[in-house]
Amino acid sequence: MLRNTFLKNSVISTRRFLATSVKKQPSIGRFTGKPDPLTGKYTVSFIEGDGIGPEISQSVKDIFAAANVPITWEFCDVSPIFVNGLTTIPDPAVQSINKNLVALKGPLATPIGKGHRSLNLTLRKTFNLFANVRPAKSIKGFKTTYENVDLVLIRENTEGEYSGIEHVVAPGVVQSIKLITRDASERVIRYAFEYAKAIGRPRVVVVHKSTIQRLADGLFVNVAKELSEQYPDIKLETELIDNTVLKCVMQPDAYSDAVAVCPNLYGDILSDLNSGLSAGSLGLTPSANIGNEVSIFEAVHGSAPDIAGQNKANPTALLLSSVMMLEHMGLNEHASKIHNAVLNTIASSPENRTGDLGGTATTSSFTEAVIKNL
Ligand SMILES: NC(=O)C1=CN([C@@H]2O[C@H](COP(=O)(O)OP(=O)(O)OC[C@H]3O[C@@H](n4cnc5c(N)ncnc54)[C@H](O)[C@@H]3O)[C@@H](O)[C@H]2O)C=CC1
Ligand SMILES: O=C(O)CCC(=O)C(=O)O
Ligand SMILES: [Mg+2]
Repeated sequence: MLRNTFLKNSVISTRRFLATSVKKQPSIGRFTGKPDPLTGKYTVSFIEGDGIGPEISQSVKDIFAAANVPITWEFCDVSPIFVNGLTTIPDPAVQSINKNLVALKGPLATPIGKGHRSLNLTLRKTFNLFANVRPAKSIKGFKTTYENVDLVLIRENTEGEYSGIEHVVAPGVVQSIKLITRDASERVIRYAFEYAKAIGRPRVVVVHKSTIQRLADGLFVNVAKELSEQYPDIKLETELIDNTVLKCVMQPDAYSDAVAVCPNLYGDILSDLNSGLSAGSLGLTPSANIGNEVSIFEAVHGSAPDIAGQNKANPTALLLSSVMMLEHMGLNEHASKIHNAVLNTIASSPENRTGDLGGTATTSSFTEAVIKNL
């Protein structure tokens, strides 16, 4: 009886999901790629990544093959190369992504202190991926601290604290510059308004600390106020980051009707917080790095060195990123099919959940279960 009710609820939630999964796309950053006229397939660049990257990438490849997604992968090596002391991406990878206009990316590890600059940042800068969309949504059938969390965070992705302008002023004194420009603020805030319009949310909340970063965050907030005049149907609110953190932890559903937008570092930190609150694991939350021409889809999480190579990683975040990618490409039926199969697998039983969700599944057994549910 209980099992029947559970199955019935799963079916209802699946239907609900099907009805909402085909999202309208914002007018900015639309995919303009075309399939090969001979094969009908799109070519997508694929960076498998470090640590758990190859394991979770294998899961995506297996599930896409089983779901007959009309995509040919073009694998890219992004091992860093140095030009005039600066970290850059190898040319074949840059050419592949520029040609295909879309890429899926596993996590890339950044050495601490010395070695190359973050390849994630380098990719975002190289392709001018100015908006990092990080939705965090409760998963039906898997209970976490809060239910019905549905947060959409858009993070400025090319400057702020991640500009990489740092120098030693004197021994023991280091300066690190947070760069905020009108242009970069305007394009990401405009994207947030357009995104809110596309998904039907009536509020844009700008998260900032302009009481302290008076000029930098002050500019970000002022640009938002100016732009809001062009979006009379969307209410602009501004909120100090420390207050946002409190509200996210106390009452995350307060943001279910909003799109939040913020400078780079705040977005990086808030998105991990949102993942923990909504999903209960970093293993579940996807993201999109959107540019005017090129977009790259990746999980919010990193290379998870503590579990790498052990068949323990949850591939869901990369799978849901690949679902966002399919929606971006207009392959909505394939997106829904994979999305539903992943959610139904997680909801079905603890044996079908990986360890981060308290289950006993391995990366590969979870993948097999998703394929059965396609
Ligand atoms: N966009 C990217 O490629 C990112 C790369 N990184 C890089 O990743 C490396 C490791 O960073 P950490 O701080 O350890 O963060 P992390 O996100 O890799 O791991 C944090 C915790 O979450 C767990 N976790 C993450 N993804 C998981 C998954 N799919 N399934 C199950 N558990 C998962 C890990 O086991 C670990 O306990 C660093 O070198 C960092 O630079 C970090 C964040 C994002
Ligand atoms: O590039 C990195 O090392 C970390 C990036 C990161 O934390 C993120 O994109 O969320
Ligand atoms: Mg991060």
